[in-house]
Amino acid sequence: MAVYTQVSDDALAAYLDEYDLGKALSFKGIAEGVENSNYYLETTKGRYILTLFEKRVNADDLPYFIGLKQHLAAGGFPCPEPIMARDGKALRTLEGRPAVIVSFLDGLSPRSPNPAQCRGIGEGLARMHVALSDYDKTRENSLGPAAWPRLWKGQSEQADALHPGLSGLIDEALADIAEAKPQSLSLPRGTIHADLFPDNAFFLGDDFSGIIDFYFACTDALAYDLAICLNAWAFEDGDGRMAIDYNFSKGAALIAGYESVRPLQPAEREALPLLARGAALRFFLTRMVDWTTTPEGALVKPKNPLEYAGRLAFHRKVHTAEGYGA
Ligand SMILES: Nc1ncnc2c1ncn2[C@@H]1O[C@H](COP(=O)(O)OP(=O)(O)O)[C@@H](O)[C@H]1O
Ligand SMILES: N[C@@H](CCOP(=O)(O)O)C(=O)O
Repeated sequence: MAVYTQVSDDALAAYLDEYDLGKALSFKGIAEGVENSNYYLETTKGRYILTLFEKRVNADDLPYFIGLKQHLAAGGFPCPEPIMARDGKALRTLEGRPAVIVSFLDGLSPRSPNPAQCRGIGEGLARMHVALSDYDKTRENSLGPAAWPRLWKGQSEQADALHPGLSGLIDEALADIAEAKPQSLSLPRGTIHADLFPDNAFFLGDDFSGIIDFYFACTDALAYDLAICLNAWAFEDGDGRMAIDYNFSKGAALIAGYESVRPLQPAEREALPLLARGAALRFFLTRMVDWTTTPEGALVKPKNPLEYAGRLAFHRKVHTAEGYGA
């Protein structure tokens, strides 16, 4: 349940007084999500999402995230559009937290995406990259390779307890990536979503209808975003185990969808296996940290890291983009 901060009726009424959104008709906490408190808000003017930013989002980054959504929405890309209050500001304070109201997006997040939806997200991702090519704000990827050794520190024992021998796989993968230095490859860079998992994408049937949750967005290699999507969309659900079931049709559809809008350059194709390893490692590590630090009985259940260790093991055997169906 991702409602960490409660909003009183009086605080909501005072907050809405700053906007031209009419009167509240409905206001409900949203169970999905991990990072922030989200509320569904319906007013006499329409449907919205009210987000209160919690501790893991750095308040200094909020203008970057809000500007990014404004840029996308102004270009007609389907994403939540920040709503400005009467003073022209979208970012305000509610119950002592930074808060924003954004437009409501229609659609459902697929639990187990099919190849048509994988193609749709590939196209959507490339459209997003193109739409953000002239977004002029930048943000460093705070969860890039430089952060991984710090995330891994002190986790070996717990990793081996989850799966015997796991720490060896992670040590080797970290060493390989440090040697390959993905950051120094000259790949096209731009604004990436960096967390485009199925729960952050909406579809109406098989038709892509939009992207949400830009709070990991940053400036990085565009192909790294595609590598993240391959990890998140093209493997069968591991059910918390280290199972490795790469679905070639889904991966091929995702890449084909991406390339129908923005063809990959030869250097990006060549780097895809390395980027896919990095992406698997990044999500394994953050899940591992959450797994070992989240107290029992906490509001949000941590996600199992093992699935991403399985994906990492798969990527270590893939050496060409063709191996993913490209
Ligand atoms: N603009 C939106 N339109 C419709 N639903 C939304 C919107 N933003 C968020 N949601 C709903 O809120 C849930 C949590 O949002 P999300 O941004 O993923 O939270 P968190 O950043 O805390 O992980 C989503 O799964 C979705 O159900
Ligand atoms: N996608 C990440 C966790 C971040 O959660 P989100 O709800 O903010 O997308 C993972 O699966 O590890």
